[in-house]
Amino acid sequence: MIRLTLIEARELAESILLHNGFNLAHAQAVAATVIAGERDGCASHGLYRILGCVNSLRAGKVSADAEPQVIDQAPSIVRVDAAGGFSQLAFQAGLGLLAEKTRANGIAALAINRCVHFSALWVEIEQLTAVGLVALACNPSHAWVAPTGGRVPVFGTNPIAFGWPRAGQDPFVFDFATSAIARGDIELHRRAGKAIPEGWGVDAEGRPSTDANVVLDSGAMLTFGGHKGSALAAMVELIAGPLIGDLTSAESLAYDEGSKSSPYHGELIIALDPRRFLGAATEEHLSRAEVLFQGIEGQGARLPSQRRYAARARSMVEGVQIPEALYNDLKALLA
Ligand SMILES: NC(=O)C1=CN([C@@H]2O[C@H](COP(=O)(O)OP(=O)(O)OC[C@H]3O[C@@H](n4cnc5c(N)ncnc54)[C@H](OP(=O)(O)O)[C@@H]3O)[C@@H](O)[C@H]2O)C=CC1
Ligand SMILES: O=C(O)C1=NCCCC1
Repeated sequence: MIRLTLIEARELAESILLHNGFNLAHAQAVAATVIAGERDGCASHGLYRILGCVNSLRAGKVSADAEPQVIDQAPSIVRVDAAGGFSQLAFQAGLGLLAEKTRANGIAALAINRCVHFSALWVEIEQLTAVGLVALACNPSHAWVAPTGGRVPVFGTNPIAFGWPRAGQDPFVFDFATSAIARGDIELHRRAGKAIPEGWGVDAEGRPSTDANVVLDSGAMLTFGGHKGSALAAMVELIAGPLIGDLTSAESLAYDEGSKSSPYHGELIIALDPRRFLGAATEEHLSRAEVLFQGIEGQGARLPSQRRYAARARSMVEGVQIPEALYNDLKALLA
């Protein structure tokens, strides 16, 4: 393993992106995202993703210098046209107006269109909880996941993330794929030459497989929770696809033309302002939420994101460690 300080890791990511042609704004925004992933112990959406970013640019599937356009679509809807660039700058461009509309109306949505997306959603969710808003985000990806009862991929790994702000504490955040596991995790198993657990995928005939190559290249991934994950995956396709005038995972995969680039599609983010719902009773009701959290933690269970926050605290002191093979692959992109 190679140990890097967070600054070294960020400089490495940024320099690779700049060297390969991304402009400074995109390079900085993308580097910040992958370093956040690596820092929080989310290797599947950490430095490893830089390989895919460069591949996407070389394949002509992402813009190196797109300038997102913010559109004030409706009283409660902000639209940002990412113009074929990575999602980070588009999110940043729309965040202020989304927060403003949420405070004015109690609820508002940000629809990001035509973005190339590869990141963990908590990176965005935490920016909304940081300003006191409840938030929900989701997006399609590429059609890699079979519906329950079938074996032909139609869904993306379609993550859903939710955040709830907590006074003086880290927010309550969960963020997971509607597939049994993120595809990035299976890709990391493949890189490490490891078998995957049963339940993550099937071969082309629909038989369970623990071979990452089979599941990634010819079989299909599975949804989490059977028909429940399948329905949620379909919901994500609908509300972050056709509803916002953007691609489904199947359409995004077709657009990819076999280049194995990061998916190109839309993203939907919904924000709610507790103060608008509750007025003078806000603090009273938010403290009732704390009782719920105590009920979970009080019996020894943990809240989602607690592992991540602990990893963050550790990485701030110790830096991060990445496999030597990944480090070498990243360095090769500077040649
Ligand atoms: N951009 C895209 O298109 C896609 C992005 N992704 C990203 O991949 C990431 C990983 O997804 P996935 O593989 O499904 O994640 P996991 O199955 O690892 O679970 C993620 C969530 O569950 C929480 N969790 C895990 N174990 C427990 C536990 N024992 N008790 C309480 N909470 C727990 C995690 O918190 P903790 O982190 O603290 O463990 C986290 O919030 C996500 O960040 C997602 O956004 C996934 C698919 C597509
Ligand atoms: O891990 C995943 O699943 C994905 N991550 C980034 C974009 C494609 C899907």
